Amino acid sequence: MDKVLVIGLRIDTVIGIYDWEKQQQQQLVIDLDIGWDNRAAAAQDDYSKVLCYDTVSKRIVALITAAPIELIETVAEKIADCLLTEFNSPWVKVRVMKPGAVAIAENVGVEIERSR
Ligand SMILES: Nc1nc2c(c(=O)[nH]1)N=C([C@H](O)[C@@H](O)CO)CN2
Repeated sequence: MDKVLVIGLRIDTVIGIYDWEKQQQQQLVIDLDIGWDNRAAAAQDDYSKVLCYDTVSKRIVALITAAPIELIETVAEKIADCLLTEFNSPWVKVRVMKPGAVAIAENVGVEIERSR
């Protein structure tokens, strides 16, 4: 399956289960593999047929910063649901990393795959 990719999307937002986490922003780093048939766009060199990675990125930032969220699992599900329903992708892989969360780990996160 063809894909459109967004790698290393950095979002500063209120995320976490602890009281101190609800008082400040932390950074999430998000990778998206978005299933999309790129052939029509390529055949006619036609932007109107692409899944625009810029539009997707801005929508995901708005979605995730709209209200505080506790779990990165919730972030991943919200993004997957948005890409499947609003952007009409048939399949997505969403990775959400929270690099500051565990001092002794380089990074922690979750990854999900969802399809319509
Ligand atoms: N699987 C998860 N584990 C944890 C999460 C989470 O969202 N998913 N969150 C926390 C805390 O918010 C943590 O990031 C504070 O450092 C702990 N474990």
